[in-house]
Amino acid sequence: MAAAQGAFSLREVMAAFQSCVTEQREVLLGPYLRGWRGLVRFLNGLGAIFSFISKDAVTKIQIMESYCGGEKKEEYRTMQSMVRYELNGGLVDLEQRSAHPNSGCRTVLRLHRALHWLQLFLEGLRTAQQDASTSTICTDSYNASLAAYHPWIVRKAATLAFCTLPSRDAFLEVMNVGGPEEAVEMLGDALPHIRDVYGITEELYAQHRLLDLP
Ligand SMILES: CCCCCCCC/C=C\CCCCCCCC(=O)N[C@@H](COP(=O)(O)O)[C@H](O)/C=C/CCCCCCCCCCCCC
Repeated sequence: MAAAQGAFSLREVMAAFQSCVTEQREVLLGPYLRGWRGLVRFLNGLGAIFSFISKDAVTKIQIMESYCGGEKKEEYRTMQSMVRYELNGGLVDLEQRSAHPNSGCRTVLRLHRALHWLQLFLEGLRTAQQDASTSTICTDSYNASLAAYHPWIVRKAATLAFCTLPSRDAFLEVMNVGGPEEAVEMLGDALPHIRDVYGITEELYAQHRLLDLP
């Protein structure tokens, strides 16, 4: 059943990530960005303290949506075509941000790093004890992934915001897929798709030496 309008449903977000990967193992940008849109909707429901995070995510999603709906939209159908097009056209700043500060490659890289956080966080949530602290799971996942790319002030603000997260059970409830047990089962089904999208993107970026774009 579709979620009520505006409400978050983990099922819909995960379906978006699931439909990202083509038979040729390419990653479709349309569903990838839809997945991110859904996650941001969820984040907005967690309170104003998270708005600095959702604003940054929305800015990046919008940059990508404008490429995907723009005159070169065919080149932005998949991550693979985007990388090919931007690298062949010299449209990526490789050393420092200058002529192409918002290239698709650079913008997706930021979302890709955040997807690693999401993967670790959802794995943590799924496997933790019932009385585990969501805040601790979130902080640990952040420290093992995104934190390495953020300055001290962002790390501090993010860690403070994590302290306001509800208990694990309450968090699983707001995922809107039924009770905590169903949410855990759903996470078990969904995580392989997130891992797959993450793995394909990581390999693509590594192949083209794009993992450290400024
Ligand atoms: C399935 C249900 C449960 C999970 C729901 C999670 C919802 C999460 C939604 C969105 C995640 C936010 C994605 C943030 C992207 C951050 C990209 C980034 O690293 N940006 C920094 C670098 O950008 P440039 O300056 O190089 O352009 C930027 O400096 C960051 C600014 C904001 C702080 C980002 C903190 C990220 C923390 C991610 C954890 C989100 C916490 C969610 C709590 C459940």
